[in-house]
Amino acid sequence: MTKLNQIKTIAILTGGGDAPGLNAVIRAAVRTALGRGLTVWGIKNGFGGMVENKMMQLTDESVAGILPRGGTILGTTNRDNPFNYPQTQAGAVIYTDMSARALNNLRQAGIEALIVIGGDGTIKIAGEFHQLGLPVVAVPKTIDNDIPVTERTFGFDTAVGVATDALDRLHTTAESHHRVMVLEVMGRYAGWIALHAGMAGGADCILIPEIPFNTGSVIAKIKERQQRGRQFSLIVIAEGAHALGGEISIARIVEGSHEKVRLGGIGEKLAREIEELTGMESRCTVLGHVQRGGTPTAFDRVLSTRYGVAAAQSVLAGHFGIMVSLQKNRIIRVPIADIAGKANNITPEDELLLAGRAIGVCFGD
Ligand SMILES: Nc1ncnc2c1ncn2[C@@H]1O[C@H](COP(=O)(O)OP(=O)(O)O)[C@@H](O)[C@H]1O
Ligand SMILES: O=P(O)(O)OC[C@H]1O[C@](O)(COP(=O)(O)O)[C@@H](O)[C@@H]1O
Ligand SMILES: [Mg+2]
Repeated sequence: MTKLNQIKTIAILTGGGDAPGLNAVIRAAVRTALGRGLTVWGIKNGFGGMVENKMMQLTDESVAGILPRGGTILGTTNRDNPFNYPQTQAGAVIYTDMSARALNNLRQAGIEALIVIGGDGTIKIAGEFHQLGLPVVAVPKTIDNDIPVTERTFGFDTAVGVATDALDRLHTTAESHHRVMVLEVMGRYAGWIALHAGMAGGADCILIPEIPFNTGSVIAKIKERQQRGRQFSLIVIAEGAHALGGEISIARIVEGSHEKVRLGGIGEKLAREIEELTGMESRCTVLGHVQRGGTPTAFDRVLSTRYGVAAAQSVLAGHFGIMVSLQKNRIIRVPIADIAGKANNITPEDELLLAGRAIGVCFGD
């Protein structure tokens, strides 16, 4: 952790996929910093804006009314990495290291420190800038909750709420039509959204990337319910889940993104298999970006506000190279270096997973 005092001008940047609560973090960080006499800039559209010198000054007025608003007033991207930045030359895209230009843009604007709000990819880039001498504070964002060394990322609670609402709605139509309904949720390679929404919505099967599933176990669960007179079943499946010995389902490849793979398609595949193997009508719903859009829950507004205040206070205290983190319901500072190379996945001992097993939820194993 670097310690630097007497910073007067800072900037805030949002990177990666958007998550409900981004604006609440921005508002809290800006208000805290302005209250202590700092000048605050917003960098537009993630690290792309740092390279292209796209900035706006953030004042009390710019953050008025944004607490409940989804998205980010600064814009974001899950593509541009300044250390491997895409540029079109003679019709071809080439990748170059534009980090020096990005740092120079901040220097020219008198920006002495940067608050970066993002997921694992964005925070990794923030750590690299810190290594180059830029004082950085990171805030853990993502609906996926897959960032290590924090118990919660903001945005997750809202995504779980949206998925739970979808499950409640699928329940009534499943029951009326005697169908098997499959709900595919986001989360990349972690099953947090699926596990929490599945438990909140009373799913019969919850399939997560951490437990490769046996289709036979899922079918057995559906049939066992049928025998008990339940002529419908609800299955939540994470986009990153896969069958035992099977492949992960890829929806598309996004060039220009370090994390090129976009997951999706496993829900539909499973629904078709269920129909074939049980003879029951089956439908798949892919929730997609609905999970990321719109207003944050009260929990996410509060968590985001706590993170934003803590990030600005870390700048004011001169603590850099850190991420603000929720541990035992307190916001603490952890070195960005502690996150590198780690993932945050559901373990076999996870309390909620075990609770699911205790009440008879099928996890596909
Ligand atoms: N492992 C990685 N190493 C370096 N850059 C990465 C890595 N993963 C993602 N990135 C880059 O970080 C940025 C944001 O990543 P992404 O995973 O989409 O969002 P998030 O910040 O939410 O994790 C993109 O520019 C992406 O290319
Ligand atoms: O918006 P895109 O490019 O389709 O990406 C979808 C991915 O982004 C997410 O919604 C959020 O991921 P990040 O927080 O890492 O950006 C994932 O759940 C999903 O797999
Ligand atoms: Mg990521």
